[in-house]
Amino acid sequence: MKFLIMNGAGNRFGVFDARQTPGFTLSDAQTIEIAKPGGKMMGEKGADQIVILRAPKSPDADIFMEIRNQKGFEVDACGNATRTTAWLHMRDAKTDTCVVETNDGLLYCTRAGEFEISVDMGPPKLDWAQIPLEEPMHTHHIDVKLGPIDNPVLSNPGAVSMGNPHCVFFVEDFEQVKPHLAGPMIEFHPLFPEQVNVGFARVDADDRIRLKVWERGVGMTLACGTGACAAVVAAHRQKRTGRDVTVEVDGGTLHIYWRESDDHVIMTGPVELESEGSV
Ligand SMILES: N[C@@H](CCC[C@H](N)C(=O)O)C(=O)O
Repeated sequence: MKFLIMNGAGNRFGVFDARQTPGFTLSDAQTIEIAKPGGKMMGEKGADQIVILRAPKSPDADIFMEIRNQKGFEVDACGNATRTTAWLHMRDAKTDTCVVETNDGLLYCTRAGEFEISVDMGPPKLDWAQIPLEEPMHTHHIDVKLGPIDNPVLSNPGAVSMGNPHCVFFVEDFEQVKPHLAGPMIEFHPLFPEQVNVGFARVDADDRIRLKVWERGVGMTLACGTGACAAVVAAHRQKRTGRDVTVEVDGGTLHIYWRESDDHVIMTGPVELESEGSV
């Protein structure tokens, strides 16, 4: 089977191309072993997610993408892996468009450059039950307290689902907040029954955000595509930015546009193929 290492703005993936091998599956334990930093397959950096490419179930899709976090469990969305998957299909099929199927539905992708892909991520889900949250509340500003730790610089985050749950804090200074310490406390906060990806966004201008994300089931990553979409949606809802925003992450730059006409979020960003071989 083909095995590739790819990344989207530094968000790193081990990719099994199982389109010709429909019986191929990975258990949580096998995924952890493959993805762990320092392991045999992914080397020192490890993989943030393991992606299994399959033949699509929908007649309208070109390819199905199964996504597993570094900690083993399966999830329904990954923005950066959608771009890498679409790029691979476009390269192999020699096209400039691709429909990627995930557990959450179909994602329409177009080529924006040689190593640049745009994905229509669809509309954000903003109802408390869709995120999901444990109890009814408005998701513009949610009330999440860090238990015994009272950190006044962490308040009024927005909650957004982009097919996966996100909680986005707006901060002025990453040093003060320490995302790697605050992230895990919020990931497992009882307000989020399915846990949550935690974004820390510094708004630098109406069209510019600097973002760090503690990913559910991983930890700090160099980029999170759905996290960037969620940050722009949350920022615009709190009147902090416009709808068309450049999001700088540790591994690169993503461009996010929350289109008013149909409520869809369009994400554009880079793709890198690090290696391609077989296992
Ligand atoms: N890296 C991703 C998100 C991957 C899944 C996430 N950790 C979750 O548990 O929902 C992205 O680029 O969106």
